[in-house]
Amino acid sequence: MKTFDTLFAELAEKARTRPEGSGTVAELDRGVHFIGKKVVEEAAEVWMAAEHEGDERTAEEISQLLYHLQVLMLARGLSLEDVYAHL
Ligand SMILES: N=c1c2ncn([C@@H]3O[C@H](COP(=O)(O)OP(=O)(O)OP(=O)(O)O)[C@@H](O)[C@H]3O)c2ncn1[C@@H]1O[C@H](COP(=O)(O)O)[C@@H](O)[C@H]1O
Repeated sequence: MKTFDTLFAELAEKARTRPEGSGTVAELDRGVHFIGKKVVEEAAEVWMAAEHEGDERTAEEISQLLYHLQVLMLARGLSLEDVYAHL
């Protein structure tokens, strides 16, 4: 099963090797401003799902928020350790 750490390693590898057709590479190319807006959009979807929808939908939206947070970390050059230091 994929975890936060294994997904981050996968995305970091995509950022490094830039494979054709990667949505992550496309987002990184659009930059921090675009990715930041995706984070806010996904956070709002998490809120709406948690308040009005079921557990499955809420979990799915949370996974999308985590993904976009990781893309933002990569866009800013932040590592997992940089973030974990604040937990
Ligand atoms: N986990 C994710 C992931 N979560 C979310 N997303 C992207 O974020 C979008 C969700 O944002 P939107 O809300 O705009 O999409 P939507 O179609 O409206 O979806 P809903 O919110 O309505 O469900 C998806 O369409 C994907 O483009 C993801 N894109 C990729 N991954 C994983 O990241 C890895 C690398 O992916 P690539 O870079 O594309 O190879 C792979 O393991 C992927 O499974």
